[in-house]
Amino acid sequence: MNKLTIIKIGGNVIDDPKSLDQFLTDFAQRTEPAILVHGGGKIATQIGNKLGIEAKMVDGRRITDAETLDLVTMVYGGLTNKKIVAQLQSKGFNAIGLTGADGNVMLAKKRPVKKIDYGFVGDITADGVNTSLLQSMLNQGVNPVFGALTHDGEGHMLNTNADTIASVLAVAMSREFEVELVYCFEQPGVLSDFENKVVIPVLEPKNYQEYKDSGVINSGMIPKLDNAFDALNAGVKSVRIIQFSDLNQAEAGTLIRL
Ligand SMILES: Nc1ncnc2c1ncn2[C@@H]1O[C@H](COP(=O)(O)OP(=O)(O)O)[C@@H](O)[C@H]1O
Ligand SMILES: CC(=O)N[C@@H](CCC(=O)OP(=O)(O)O)C(=O)O
Repeated sequence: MNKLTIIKIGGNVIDDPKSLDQFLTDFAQRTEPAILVHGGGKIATQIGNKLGIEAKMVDGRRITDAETLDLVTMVYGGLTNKKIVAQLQSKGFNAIGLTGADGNVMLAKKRPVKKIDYGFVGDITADGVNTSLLQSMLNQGVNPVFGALTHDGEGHMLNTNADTIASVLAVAMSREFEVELVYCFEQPGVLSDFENKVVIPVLEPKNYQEYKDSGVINSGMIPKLDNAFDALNAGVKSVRIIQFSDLNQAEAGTLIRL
């Protein structure tokens, strides 16, 4: 089976031009096929503030009303995505910027309203991924770069968490490839001591639960790790959580294991 790496880059890295450039330089040096997924939540919040659109988050998910959907479509599908693709081209790496609507690559369902109405937020499963189109792009040597957007097939874009998109893409592509999923962010890995930056080298469900119960693992790291374990349970070969500057270091960060 051919190898494929799916790499997600977090908002704190893409918000910092120097860090982003360093990451993209390392990414462009890779020779095996790869798909890049980017967030940009922080940039959407900043631009929203300038436009008078206030960010409302619940459990790390953005409540996406109609004007917020326009904002994130502009930021994730436009500004951030196109800047990343242009930078990759300048480094000799052929990339194509996509949202889930382009080529119907990621068809999602609007999250049903229960206790909370998240608005135009999409839930996606591996069945909604057009793997054959992605495969043919990769066969042509063109590497997809995804913003955090899907669509509902009825004319609406949907805002979808970038960690989840990376996990679902990894699961879907595992039917055809041996997939490694890599979450890159600004810390050196999942930490057991945040102050002193002590990295947990291997995280399994049992110690994940213990670290969660004691509060050592909290906030945005919880949905990220839930996505990581979901991916492994659904057939993804390997998942790592690493610092963005360690992309090409084999042993860096935290290995997630079942
Ligand atoms: N134990 C932990 N180790 C590392 N980061 C943690 C931990 N617990 C909570 N975090 C927080 O989780 C954040 C990552 O989640 P999030 O901001 O959603 O990621 P991203 O930047 O990739 O979108 C880190 O920036 C950090 O502040
Ligand atoms: C539904 C939802 O919450 N979507 C996210 C998508 C962006 C994202 O995931 O960005 P980071 O990876 O940088 O956090 C949001 O709008 O913040």
